[in-house]
Amino acid sequence: MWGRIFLSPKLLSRIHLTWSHRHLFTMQLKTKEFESLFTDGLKSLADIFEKHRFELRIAGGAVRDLLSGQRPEDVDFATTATPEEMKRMFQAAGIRMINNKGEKHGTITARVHNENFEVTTLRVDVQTDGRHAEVEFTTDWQKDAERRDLTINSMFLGLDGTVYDYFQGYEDLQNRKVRFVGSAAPRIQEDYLRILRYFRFYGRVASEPDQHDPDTLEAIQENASGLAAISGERIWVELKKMLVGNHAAHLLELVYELGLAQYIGLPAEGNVEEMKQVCQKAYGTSPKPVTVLAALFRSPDDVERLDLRLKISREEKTLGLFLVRRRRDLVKGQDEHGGLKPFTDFVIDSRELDAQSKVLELLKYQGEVKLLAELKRWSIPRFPVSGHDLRRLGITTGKEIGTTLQELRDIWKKSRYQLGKEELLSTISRS
Ligand SMILES: Nc1ccn([C@@H]2O[C@H](COP(=O)(O)OP(=O)(O)OP(=O)(O)O)[C@@H](O)[C@H]2O)c(=O)n1
Ligand SMILES: [Mg+2]
Repeated sequence: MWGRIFLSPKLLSRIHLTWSHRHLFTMQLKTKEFESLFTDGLKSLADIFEKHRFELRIAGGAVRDLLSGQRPEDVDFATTATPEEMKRMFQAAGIRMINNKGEKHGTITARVHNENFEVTTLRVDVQTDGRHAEVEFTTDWQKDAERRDLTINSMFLGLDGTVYDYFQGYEDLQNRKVRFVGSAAPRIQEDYLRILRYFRFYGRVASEPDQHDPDTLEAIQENASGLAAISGERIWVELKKMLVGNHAAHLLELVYELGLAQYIGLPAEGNVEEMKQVCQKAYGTSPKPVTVLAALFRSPDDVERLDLRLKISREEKTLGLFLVRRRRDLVKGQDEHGGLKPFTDFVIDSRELDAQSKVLELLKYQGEVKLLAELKRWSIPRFPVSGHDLRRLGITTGKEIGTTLQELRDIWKKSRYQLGKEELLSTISRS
């Protein structure tokens, strides 16, 4: 689960604020997470840009993470150098570049000291179709900040620790506010995936579930159908992140209220009430994204339709189908010790490798938190009798071996997998 962003007094004491410009707010950041980014690779990269007098700054998400006291998972860099200038610079320094498809959008990936660095030229999106952008390069940092989605994602961080903040991203981060840069509607129309990014970051930043700016929600609602043209893969990546974050049930309910569901593969008549209950019951158990979505589904067809739109993985699909089919009939046992038994029997009878992990998700779905802990500790016992043992006792036909093994398995399961080989075999001689 995403950690909540929290600016501790200790972190705050390491940030020094100055107003240096009418729009631009700068401050100094000096944290151990920031210092830890300075590998040999980054130092060499910085030297090259400095030598050629181009600016190089950390951009976007990584700045947000660092200002929240977190070490970013990936760090994107922005620069005033054009891709051509970067290529010349890197070639002259004998640095290998990784051929990726980013160059058209200004991104060059350099490999320095066994580390990859993605550096993107500052740009303005001149034309967008809601999915892709045609870009023009610039040396104006503010212009590049203007084309970004959210204020908290629009900051830059110089390698000397200076934070450049044009749109009060830092203030929003402190106040746990998720705002689009400028007005929401045009930002969304540039890339409709931003609707889901808004939800994902809301879950990450906001402390309360219902503190949305009404104008933002209105813009999302009005632009909902734009999501229809976004690829399933991109949607699935964002949706999954939202589902494992904070306020997931609230955000998913909002997805329905704002009319987004039909455009992202979710059932038009999703069972929102069940989903809210499941989220509540499963709180703290880290259910998988599909487990949360399964609560919305009314039939296996809903899983098929989700797969058709989002191209989920095979594992995700089988989990979804399993939950929808078994959530009401594979339930805990009634006798006092046997709560877990139907579930362990199911795992033992299943031929599938991931049966146990599917059942763990089912227990989360049902809110059986105690049984969940028990099943996590349980390891599959081995059935102690083989066909070979039966042949030694004179049972020879394949058919008879098959039925006897099945009978012995049932006896073994009834004994809660306690009976050993000899005890089981002795039950045959008596019968
Ligand atoms: N639809 C998008 C996607 C990205 N961005 C900008 O590009 C940056 C990097 O994008 P990405 O790596 O996809 O997201 P992050 O914000 O870095 O989040 P994460 O931590 O998940 O990588 C974002 O911070 C944001 O400034 C944007 O404006 N609009
Ligand atoms: Mg990122």
